[in-house]
Amino acid sequence: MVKATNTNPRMHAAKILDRICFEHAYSHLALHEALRDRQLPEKDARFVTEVVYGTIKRLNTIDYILGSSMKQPFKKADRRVQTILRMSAYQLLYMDRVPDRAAIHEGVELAKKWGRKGLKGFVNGVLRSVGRQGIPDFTEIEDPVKRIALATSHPEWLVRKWIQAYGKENTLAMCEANVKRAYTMLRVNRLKTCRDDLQVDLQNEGIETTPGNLTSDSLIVTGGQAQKSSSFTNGAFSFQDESSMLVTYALDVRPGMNVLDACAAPGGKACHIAERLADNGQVIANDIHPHKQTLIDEQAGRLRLKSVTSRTGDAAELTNTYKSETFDRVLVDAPCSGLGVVKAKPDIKWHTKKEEIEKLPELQLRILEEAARLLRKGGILVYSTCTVMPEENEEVVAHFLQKYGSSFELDETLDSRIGLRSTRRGQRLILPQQFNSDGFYIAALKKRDEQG
Ligand SMILES: C[S@@+](CC[C@H](N)C(=O)[O-])C[C@H]1O[C@@H](n2cnc3c(N)ncnc32)[C@H](O)[C@@H]1O
Repeated sequence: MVKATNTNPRMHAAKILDRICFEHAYSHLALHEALRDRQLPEKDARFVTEVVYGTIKRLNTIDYILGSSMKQPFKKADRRVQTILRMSAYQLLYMDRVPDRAAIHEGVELAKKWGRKGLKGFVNGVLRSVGRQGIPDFTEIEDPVKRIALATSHPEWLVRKWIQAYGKENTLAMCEANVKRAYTMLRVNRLKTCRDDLQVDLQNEGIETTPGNLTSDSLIVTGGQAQKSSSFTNGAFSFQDESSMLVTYALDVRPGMNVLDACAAPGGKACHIAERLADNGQVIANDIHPHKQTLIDEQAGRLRLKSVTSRTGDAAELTNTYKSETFDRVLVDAPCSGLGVVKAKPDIKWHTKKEEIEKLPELQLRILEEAARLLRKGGILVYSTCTVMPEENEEVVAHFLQKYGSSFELDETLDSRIGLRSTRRGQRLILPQQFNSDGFYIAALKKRDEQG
């Protein structure tokens, strides 16, 4: 239901942030729901989005500065007051176009209306101190884990792991990229239009775009709301990050093929595969969650794709349904920690627990093993994730090959298909600082024709 509203955008931002920080709501979903349910003018919607994402992106740094501006520990403060202080501090420290006076005044007003009236003096005092202090010079901190974690707002355990995997310089660059703006990217539906024509059509609807960095099918949105365009309704494009588009090229699909997408919802890659098949062939789009089947159907319906068949099922049990060696191509776009998409979904870095990541490789390997049985000899199996954790990527593939190296090999021709040099044989890791895209991992495995 659409509720007309005249409420202050900062009040909306505060309520959304409160849900993300204290109820573990996903940032993109909480924002999407709140903006959908209220008819905010576009300018206000942009402001709310920036304050919410910006505050979550910079949470560590903001909490540190707030803590050093208060006598008691920051996290002992009243829940709503914490939220008001965090978002007001974000405006003071990172939003040049908001004058300090306005950020402090609005914070105090919010404390009166939504926080605790009696604490307005406290909010005023803390915010004034934050304004005076500014962002400290973190380069003084000797320990690189603490320094990077505080300067770029990431949890220390994650920075430590990334330093172990990629070294200090890459980790710093990755963390800095994660707090930058995430761009919205589009994938042209080649069955309907070409990139140049789509760009013109979008421009005619007030949407500015620029060609993507990684594929000839992608556009980066630089202005306007592409979601509301008639090109979107008509199926001329889909929203998809460029790194995800590479997965379909890695699969090397051809018209007439029978393809399995084992973990398919919401259907972005399944629909891209169908487009590359020229809608001639079959894509079985499987996902474990029944409610997500609708998402796949909706996407395929909007794109007018007939070759996508959605189904609900556990990818680790697909051999109960399909005979072995049924498919020409198999994609395992595995459930993962999502730590490559921190730029677009910043809450992931705060909500993900180290212990949760430790459980994922076992599930990923189980799905990969089962899906592999369904691939015909000579076919290609692609394993991909939107994470940059080696234990979910290269290590899963290494375990797989330890067990099945006699029937599978890494496919060296991956480079030419995705137009990028592999980081290891048949594998490509994309870090978020490299192309402005999500962090992503793709491995291409070929099933040997003859058992070696
Ligand atoms: C990375 S997402 C897939 C994104 C999708 N390929 C796309 O491009 O739109 C991983 C998906 O795996 C699904 N999933 C998790 N465990 C699964 C399982 N055991 N079997 C099948 N799907 C599973 C999740 O519901 C989630 O939708």
